[in-house]
Amino acid sequence: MQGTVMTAALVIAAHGTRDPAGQLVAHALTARVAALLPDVDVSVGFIELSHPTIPEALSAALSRCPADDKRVVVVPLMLGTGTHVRHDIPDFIEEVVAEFPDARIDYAPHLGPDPALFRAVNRRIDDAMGDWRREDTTLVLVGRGALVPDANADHVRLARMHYEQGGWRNVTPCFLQVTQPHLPEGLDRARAQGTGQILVIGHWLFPGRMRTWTHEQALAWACDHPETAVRVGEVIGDCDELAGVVLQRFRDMRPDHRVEGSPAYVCGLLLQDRQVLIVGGGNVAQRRVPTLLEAGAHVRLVSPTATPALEHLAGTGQIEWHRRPFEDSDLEGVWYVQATTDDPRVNRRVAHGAEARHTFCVRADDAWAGSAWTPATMRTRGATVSVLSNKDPRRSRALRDEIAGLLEGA
Ligand SMILES: C[C@@]1(CC(=O)O)c2cc3[nH]c(cc4nc(cc5[nH]c(cc(n2)[C@H]1CCC(=O)O)[C@@](C)(CC(=O)O)[C@@H]5CCC(=O)O)C(CC(=O)O)=C4CCC(=O)O)c(CCC(=O)O)c3CC(=O)O
Ligand SMILES: NC(=O)C1=CN([C@@H]2O[C@H](COP(=O)(O)OP(=O)(O)OC[C@H]3O[C@@H](n4cnc5c(N)ncnc54)[C@H](O)[C@@H]3O)[C@@H](O)[C@H]2O)C=CC1
Repeated sequence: MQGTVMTAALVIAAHGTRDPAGQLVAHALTARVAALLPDVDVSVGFIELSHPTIPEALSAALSRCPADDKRVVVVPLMLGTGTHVRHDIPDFIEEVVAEFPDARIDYAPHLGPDPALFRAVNRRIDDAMGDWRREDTTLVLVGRGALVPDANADHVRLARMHYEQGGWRNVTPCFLQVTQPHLPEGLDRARAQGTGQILVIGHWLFPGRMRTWTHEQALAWACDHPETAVRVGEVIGDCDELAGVVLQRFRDMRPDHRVEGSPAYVCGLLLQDRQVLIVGGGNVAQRRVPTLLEAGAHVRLVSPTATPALEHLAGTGQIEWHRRPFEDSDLEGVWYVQATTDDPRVNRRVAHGAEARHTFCVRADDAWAGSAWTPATMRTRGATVSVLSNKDPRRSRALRDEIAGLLEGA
């Protein structure tokens, strides 16, 4: 594909494993995705334990792009939103941005939860069930366990979705590491619920240590509890469903639309009493907050510093100010976000977290990397006039002023 890449390249960011079977499956999955995207340069990089590393894969992909059009979309091959998704991969991206300052690297949301992955796990479950009936069986769903509470809560929610939709006698979530209950305790709980049949399924993408530990711990427990029948399911692995979700995450970043762009769709957000997040308390935020307050929004500002005008709004209780750097959890419960820091790395993280939550986000420093734009606005004669041009704010402002003049003269 050298020199002929017409669109953004795709780098799949996988975990990596010492297990050769796991590495083979990651490469097989990459090949399956590549077959679905014949015109795209598709490659894989690993966070740890395998090569190439993510920075190596990104640098190689960018080197293959045309000199004047270096674009890559990174899709994290991660089921949950632990520290790999929130910190490690963004850090790797920043490393490479420093090396290729003219490149554009978009970072797609993680994989799960996605109905296609839910179907894939259900197929693995059916394979392991054999002649068992779900109404006689308790499903023990094993996750890794993360330092990020949201990620663990997502696993418990997933278990509940299996219960609601799966026809199981019961479903028990548990974890291998970091948080409770661990797998043996999950199995104890399943037994205490009076079932003689337990199906253990690890929520893993590939063979590796997690899969091995799940099998070992489940079988050890089964040996100690011969009165209970235990079966253990397989990993999601290289399959069409997983490749389809990776493809979807890539396409959702609309990598081909980023150059020309399509017009923004204009709508009026009714923000009365809804939470709006502003990250960065500088001049841009200061210009935008008053309009949001006029619309009745609850404005939460997260920023180590703020302009005197914003500080005044916080001091008088008109906005809520958290005087610290941005954290991913600031996005919880938010309808609309403005990333207005002077640090592109922070703005990228804000936009990535918002994208994963399907929350519209303005990126003040990089029009196409966000999902919304701020128009030039005025209110006159009981109406709001807003002007958006194709990423040309000075033209929008000039047109707005021209329209204002016409309306005032009318
Ligand atoms: C895409 C968008 C996304 C968004 O932020 O919402 C965006 C993006 C960017 N603006 C940049 C620069 C400036 N923008 C302004 C002013 C305004 N910017 C506004 C909207 C938008 N700006 C959205 C597009 C809307 C559209 O196209 O119609 C207005 C209309 C609304 C408002 O802000 O309220 C407001 C005028 C309203 C008024 O005056 O009333 C000024 C002038 C100034 O600050 O005085 C400068 C300095 C210019 C200079 O001097 O060169 C940069 C480069 C940053 C960098 O260099 O890093 C980017 C990033 C990029 O283009 O990728
Ligand atoms: N879209 C637009 O209309 C315009 C966009 N810009 C772009 O927007 C960026 C911001 O512009 P200004 O407001 O003038 O910058 P500024 O320098 O006045 O303010 C930046 C703010 O971000 C905060 N910040 C830094 N790191 C943070 C973190 N980790 N978490 C939370 N907050 C953090 C700072 O404390 C500061 O309050 C510029 O770097 C420029 O790229 C600039 C002018 C207009």
